[in-house]
Amino acid sequence: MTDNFQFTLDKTDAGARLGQISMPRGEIRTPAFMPVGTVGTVKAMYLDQVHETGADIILGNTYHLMLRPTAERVARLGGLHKLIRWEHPILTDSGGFQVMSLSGLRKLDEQGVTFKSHVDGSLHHMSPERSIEIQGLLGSDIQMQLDECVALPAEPKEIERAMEMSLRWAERCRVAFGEQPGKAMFGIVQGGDIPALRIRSAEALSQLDLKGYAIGGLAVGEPQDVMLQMLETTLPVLPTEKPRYLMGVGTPDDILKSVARGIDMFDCVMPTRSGRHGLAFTRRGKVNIRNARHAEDMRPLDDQSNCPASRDYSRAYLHHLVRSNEALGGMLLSWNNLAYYQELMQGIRKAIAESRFADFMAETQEEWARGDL
Ligand SMILES: CCOC(=O)Nc1nc2cc3nc(NC)[nH]c3cc2c(=O)[nH]1
Repeated sequence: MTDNFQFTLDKTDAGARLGQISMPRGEIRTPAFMPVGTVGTVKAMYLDQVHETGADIILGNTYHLMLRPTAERVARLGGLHKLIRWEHPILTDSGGFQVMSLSGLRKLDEQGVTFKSHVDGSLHHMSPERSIEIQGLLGSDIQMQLDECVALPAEPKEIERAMEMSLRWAERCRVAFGEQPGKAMFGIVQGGDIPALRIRSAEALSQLDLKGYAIGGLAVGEPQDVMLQMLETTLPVLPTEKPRYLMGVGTPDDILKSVARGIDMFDCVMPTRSGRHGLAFTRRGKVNIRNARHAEDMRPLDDQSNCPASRDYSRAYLHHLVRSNEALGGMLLSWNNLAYYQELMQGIRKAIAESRFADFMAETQEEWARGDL
């Protein structure tokens, strides 16, 4: 435990990195997967279950929480950690990305983003300064700058404009954040699928000497190979002694390939959202439990797992629950999926520690391909 934010890089194995982030609320083992707790809950899960799967940190979403119950109310209630009963680190995003996708985006200019609430249609303005203020009111441990994320494909001029705006907003967020020893504010690299813009963004953000760097503007519709090329372009330009966070990523395959290129932190709704829709992630690949072939299969999803949802429940029962649209179906599959993602992260960390990450990656991908026996 330290009274400030401390990232330690313990080991590298080819491009993969093993480390940890020490914060007052706890340690974050990296490479780390951060379950998404949008409105102060990881959907369909109890947070002590989420912690038991191996999660050291979860995501909260500024955009959603500022609309309901509002940041001021969360502050009056003692902050997000106390309200949701999660005393470990929380990373809050600035909500920039959600604003683009969820609300009827009204206007974006130098001052910030003006948008209509998808909750009640009310009008809101979020400036870089207000975004940091909100994250402070929530009590967030790792705060994200306000940025502008452009969906791909996009015009180079558009990508450049958004990247440069995000840089100016990074400076304003840094000023607004000030010095908060036990907390961190991360910058967000933009630049779309244009290497020169990615490099310019990463170099400018590195000059700001921030505590960590997110790679934004990816997993927004581009093919995996473009995403990976942008990592290969961007990561060498970022300081090696600071954590790198790839936003919104991804599938287990995305995670392996991104770890191999030097990413330390991930977040994605994939395990929870697909769990609610009947899709199970396992060491042998994906299993669509809605499929009729599971109707009388009494095997569990994975008898080697230490997660009860994976080890103790039959596919037949999971199939019945999902087909019946019963809440327990989404609960058990979300639990299984988060447990599998954390088991994958644990396997990645162990492989890097033992200098056999390349073999681990190949073996894991083979096992997925072998399919569900
Ligand atoms: C987590 C930080 O969020 C932000 O404040 N801005 C931001 N969020 C993103 C979330 C994303 N999710 C995906 N794919 C599912 N891609 C994303 C990009 C961003 C981003 O550029 N910027």
